[in-house]
Amino acid sequence: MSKSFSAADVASHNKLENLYIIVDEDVYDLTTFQDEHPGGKKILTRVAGKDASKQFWKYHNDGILKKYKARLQVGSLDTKKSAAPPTPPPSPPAEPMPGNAAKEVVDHTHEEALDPFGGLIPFADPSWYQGFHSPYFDESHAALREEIRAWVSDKVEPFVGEWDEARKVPNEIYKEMGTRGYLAGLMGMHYPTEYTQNRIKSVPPEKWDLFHELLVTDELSRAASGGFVWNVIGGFGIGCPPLVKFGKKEVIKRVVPEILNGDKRICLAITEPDAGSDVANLTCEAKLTPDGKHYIVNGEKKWITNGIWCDYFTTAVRTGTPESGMNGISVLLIERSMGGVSTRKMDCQGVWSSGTTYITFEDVQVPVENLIGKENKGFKVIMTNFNHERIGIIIQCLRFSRVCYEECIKYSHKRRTFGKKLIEHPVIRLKLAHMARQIEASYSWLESIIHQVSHMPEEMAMLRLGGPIAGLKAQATVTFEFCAREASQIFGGLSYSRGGQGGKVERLYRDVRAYAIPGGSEEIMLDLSIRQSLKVGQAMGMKL
Ligand code: HEM
Repeated sequence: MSKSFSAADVASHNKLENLYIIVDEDVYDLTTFQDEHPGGKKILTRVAGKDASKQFWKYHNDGILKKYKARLQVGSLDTKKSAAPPTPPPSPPAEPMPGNAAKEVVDHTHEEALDPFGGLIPFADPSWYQGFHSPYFDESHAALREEIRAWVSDKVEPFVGEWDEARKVPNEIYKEMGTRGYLAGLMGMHYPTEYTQNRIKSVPPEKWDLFHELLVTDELSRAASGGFVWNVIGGFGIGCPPLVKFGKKEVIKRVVPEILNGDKRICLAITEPDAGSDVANLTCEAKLTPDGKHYIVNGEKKWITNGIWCDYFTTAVRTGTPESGMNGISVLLIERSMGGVSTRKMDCQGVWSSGTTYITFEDVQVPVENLIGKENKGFKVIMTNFNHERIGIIIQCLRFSRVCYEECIKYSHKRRTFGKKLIEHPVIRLKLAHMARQIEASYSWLESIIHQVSHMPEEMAMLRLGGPIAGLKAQATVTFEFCAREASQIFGGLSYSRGGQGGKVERLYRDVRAYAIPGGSEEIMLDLSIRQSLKVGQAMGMKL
């Protein structure tokens, strides 16, 4: 790999049976690869022995090099300087603003903005990545951002397309989510050192906050695959918190360490063939045995993320009469090893690698110790969980929207139509501007909500923030749908076929509905945002 070549050396490898090319001063041996090259063999022979950087970047994005480098790179040109990472410009200290506003700024922001980070494309990352001041993020967040970005760029992003097609993410990746300590950091609470020895490299547990949690989900979502994100956090992030918050201590101690380690998997099973957002109407029943020691569970669950791979199911069941509505619902931890649990993979429009599942429970005998919360009081457990779930969905949608936007910015700087680069066409800039304004406004609302959640007791957050979070969930899914659509228009045919330069946009477009429907559909979210907020307003003495 570290071999040094002169341009003349490379030029001598210009035959079918000995074919080298140069891309960005690195030398690649394509002799055996040419037959499998999706763009064809002929096109490679035309650049054999030559610098093909320009042609390469015309047809591919940088994920391709990350994926094939280890296999195809044989060295670099002798003229190549060792690549030192570009030094970002130092950020100036905060200048106090004139007038009254100055006090506000100094009181609520850090003295200095954090160093710029990432590609520095305006709006492609949150503003604090570009050296803007923020009251929410400090050096510990910057360190975490760097840690996850490096992992996702090297080990995840280049492969998500394959995983999507295979409808599966390798087990090692999930295991790493555990050993890197990320799973333990995703429960909407303090870092649970009592249940795991795993630690996140860049942030000590005592510093962990909800903005760190936001960053884990946000940076994972840069891989541009809802299927991937749901595979690694979709079941866990909503299935585990209710158990840890409301389960019996002995059960938690027995099952949670293995889950946080990435050895066992857990999901949330609420939705049924006939009850989606209308949780109060679910019918999967749990009947207490005469000796009061077990529940016998019978019923079906549908669209359950990760179900096919799970050992544990945090399951909403009806313990009351069919008429009892939301007052007859309980939550049980059902274990696959108890028997009577069947899971079948469902074929869906999007999030292919997430393992969407149909579950059947047949006479499953569940010990009463596995009750999560109190009998017939499961509705509260479920409701408490919803805010956390919806915030996760919002973070993912906004990052996916940014990915669509970022891909468009990059592509429109290289693609030419009618004698101009796309970015030189006002109609394209208009599309980009409409994407950016929605992303930025939504993200600022998200930051403000997370700040509120961090400062409120959980029950108060459930009541006071339920409305705004529901509104922002709808805002985020509408923004995502808009950005995916506009990105697809900009990429044209490239986002209609799978893979290649428009691959991220095509995949994300397919994932849009998986965000707009579950976790509360857009319609239900918008209605709730007003109903719930008015209730809070009333309680606070709203004057009409
Ligand atoms: C390290 C060398 C190369 C590798 C690993 C590589 C790999 C690939 C892959 C995986 C694809 C499928 C689409 C995608 O995933 O982006 C592709 C498509 C393509 N490649 Fe390459 N390629 C290389 C060099 C080149 C060069 C030098 C040229 C041009 C001279 C070229 C021209 C094309 C074309 C025209 C397509 C089809 C694009 C489309 O469908 O729109 N490739 N290549």
